Amino acid sequence: MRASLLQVAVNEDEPVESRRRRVADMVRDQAGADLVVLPELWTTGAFAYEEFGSEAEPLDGPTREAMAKAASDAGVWLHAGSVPERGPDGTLYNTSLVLSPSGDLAAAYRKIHRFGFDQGEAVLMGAGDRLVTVRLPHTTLGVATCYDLRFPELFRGLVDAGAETLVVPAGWPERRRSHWTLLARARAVENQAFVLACGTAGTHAGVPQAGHSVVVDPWGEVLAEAGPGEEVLTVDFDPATVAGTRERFPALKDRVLGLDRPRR
Ligand SMILES: NC(=O)CCC(=O)C(=O)O
Repeated sequence: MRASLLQVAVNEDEPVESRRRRVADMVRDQAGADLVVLPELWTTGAFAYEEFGSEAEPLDGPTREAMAKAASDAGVWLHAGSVPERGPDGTLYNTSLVLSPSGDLAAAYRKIHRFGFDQGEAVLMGAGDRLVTVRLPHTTLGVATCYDLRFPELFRGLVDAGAETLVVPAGWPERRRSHWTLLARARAVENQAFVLACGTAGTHAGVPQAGHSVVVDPWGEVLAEAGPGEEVLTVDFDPATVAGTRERFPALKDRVLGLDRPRR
């Protein structure tokens, strides 16, 4: 299976509409890949809080339209990263879209863990409440977004729902880059799954982005890692490695569920 992670540069001197066109062309260039992955909130930038409202779109908005066309032109499955979605009741969500090679919406995932503590995304956006997996011809994807990477129980839930390839679009900042790589490897090892973690490059809202998108195998080995700038990271991997690893080293079967809390 071939996956291409498009580590898009998100700089505020590029208008959103130009970036949308540019990214659509980048997707078209990936014909021959099985899966193409885009980062989190690449239209606005994940830290451009002031743009979330003005650039918000419904689920069938301009980003989905452009990406659906690009996915079908290239004949690829496309995890189109996330968009600031305006829900039917006006609530904003950080919503990821997965599109089939014919351009149909296969899944939408509203980010569950919002970043910012008591500011930014955490107060501007609503929280999703549903885990999402997507069956592809070669593997089952489990989807999560950026800050979700810090919450192992979400990934365990995805694995319990059948996920073998965990896809994490992000807008991760340079100042916590060491956490990014460490957490991507940890989620791969503990879940014995592939992790495809696609971040952004560039600087927006004064926050330099980490880049360094990474693909990790079920043994925790880094198969490919991008540099800091805009880059297409292409990797070939065999999804059957997941079943093989889980069979040879069956740690997932040793889980003990429902442990009591310590008595005080
Ligand atoms: N956009 C995000 O979710 C940022 C997450 C982050 O910076 C962190 O977890 O650290």
